[in-house]
Amino acid sequence: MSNKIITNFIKKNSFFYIVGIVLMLTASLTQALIPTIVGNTIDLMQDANFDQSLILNNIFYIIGITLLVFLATFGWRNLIIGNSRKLECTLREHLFNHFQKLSPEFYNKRKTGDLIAYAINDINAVRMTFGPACALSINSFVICVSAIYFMVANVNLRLTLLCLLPLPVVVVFMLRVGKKIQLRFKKVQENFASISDCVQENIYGIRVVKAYVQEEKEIAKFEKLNNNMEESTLNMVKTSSVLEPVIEICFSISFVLSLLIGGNMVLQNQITLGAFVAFQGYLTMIMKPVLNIGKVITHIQRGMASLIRLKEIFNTEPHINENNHLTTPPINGEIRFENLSFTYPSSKMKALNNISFDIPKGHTIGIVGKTGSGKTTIINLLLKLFNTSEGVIKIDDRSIDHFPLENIRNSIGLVPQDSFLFSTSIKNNITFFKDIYSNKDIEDASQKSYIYKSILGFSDGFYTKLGEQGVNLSGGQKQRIAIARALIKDPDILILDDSLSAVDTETERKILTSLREVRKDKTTIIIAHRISAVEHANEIIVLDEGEIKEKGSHNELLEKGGMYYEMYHEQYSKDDIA
Ligand SMILES: Nc1ncnc2c1ncn2[C@@H]1O[C@H](COP(=O)(O)OP(=O)(O)OP(=O)(O)O)[C@@H](O)[C@H]1O
Repeated sequence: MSNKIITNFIKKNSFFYIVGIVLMLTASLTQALIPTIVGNTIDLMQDANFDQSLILNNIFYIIGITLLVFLATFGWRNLIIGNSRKLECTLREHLFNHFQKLSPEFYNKRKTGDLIAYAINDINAVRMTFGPACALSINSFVICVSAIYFMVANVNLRLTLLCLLPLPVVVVFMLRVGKKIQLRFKKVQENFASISDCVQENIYGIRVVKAYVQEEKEIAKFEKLNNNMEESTLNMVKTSSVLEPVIEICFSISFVLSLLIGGNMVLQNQITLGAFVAFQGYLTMIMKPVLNIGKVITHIQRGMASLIRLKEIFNTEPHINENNHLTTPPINGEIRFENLSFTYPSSKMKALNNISFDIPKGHTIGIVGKTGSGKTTIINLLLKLFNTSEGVIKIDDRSIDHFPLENIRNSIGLVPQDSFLFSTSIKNNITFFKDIYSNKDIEDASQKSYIYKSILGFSDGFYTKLGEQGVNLSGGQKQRIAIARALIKDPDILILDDSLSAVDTETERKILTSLREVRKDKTTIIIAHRISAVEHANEIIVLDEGEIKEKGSHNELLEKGGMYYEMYHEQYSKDDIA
């Protein structure tokens, strides 16, 4: 997948790449003419009566070539390096889209820091490979080939061969070191992921850390991770920094050889002084690209390590059966669970066992039960966050597997247990960044969820910015903003997953009364621990260890004297009941 994205990008931008490469070749080839011109000038000047106009011509050539090299280099750098930046954005966009499709199971197994490392470091390493590293390698190759050509054609074959003798040693050495760099870079990336994970968790959970006086322990944990990072980075630097000195030593040998052999050849009149100087120029010219090969290999090895990591992520399937080619009529909101059993992929225990119930359109259903009894799992399956294998869930008498995923999720308004809020304005949190809602819609939704007055009390009203995770709001205010976000959608199916737990009973009563009014003809599912949140529902389901233990209206269940009755008694004092 990542390879496909890269090849498609290169194909799409092939024109810019071709022009870039042509400009790069122009710059490298013309640059290679300079030592020959300098050598020629020196030879001309050796004649006591040298022709000044010829020298002047050579100077103009050098100025012209320098200008051409400047323009061509400016052009190719903009095209090739510029394109690598675009490739970086394209890859990151695809990765983000892919992240959006992956199942909750994927996120349960991965750490946030690791995912951030993919999105930042790995994509950057791939950019460096397909931008600067590729450009440098083509550039270096052309400069080396043209310089060697001029050394052989204009100076001397034997001198060239003898002076370049150390080069194969450099190449073999670099290839060996490159492999090591790739392995060590992988380790650096893994350590980076652990560090960002630790930082992220600490910032996110700073209140818990402080409340449990765990600062020292967390600092010690971070220090350990930081030391690991330092060690792996130093290991990588040690390996990569051995490259340049080795190349420099090899070139020093080449220079010594060229001075000894070339100088001797000048004395014996086998080559001119100008040719000797040009030869030194070419040797120096080759040195930079060969030094660059070290950098190129480092970048390519890092890029390959990152590509392998990215490939693994891109190859992770969303694991949800999608039927997005299907078209469906608008959803009415009638729901049916038929003999549904479910076990989470990472678990051996059944989370739900043989669940069957109906919710006619326009009804409100309450789901109660002890913690871990399977309430949220019912919602996860209705939202198709997981595939089901035993039993069916139907919406409007049609299996949810026969609906496009988008269709199902668009018709559901979910207020999740954690009422997640984004660090943006209250308005954006209610509209979820959609500009289809008018100010009146936003005000209506917040009035229905009884948060309107609180919002007006904030310094900037609906434009008040929330800190990360909405830390400047109380738990109950967060829940009510999350309810407003679901209500503004006016969904066919509204789900409140323990979304009133942090509001006082009086506000809970007001919100529920308002919901009964606005959700008259629509389906609503209320999951709660407090009986007061579900007592007015048309039907209440009592779950225990993944099974439906009781079903019925509030009064029917009280009459039964079972689990619901016990819960009711636990929650209300005897005096209240009387
Ligand atoms: N992603 C998961 N992977 C594996 N097991 C899970 C996963 N999510 C929930 N479970 C397990 O499934 C069972 C039902 O969990 P569920 O979240 O549906 O309970 P719940 O009734 O909503 O609990 P609570 O009232 O505490 O929110 C629990 O035993 C839980 O440990």
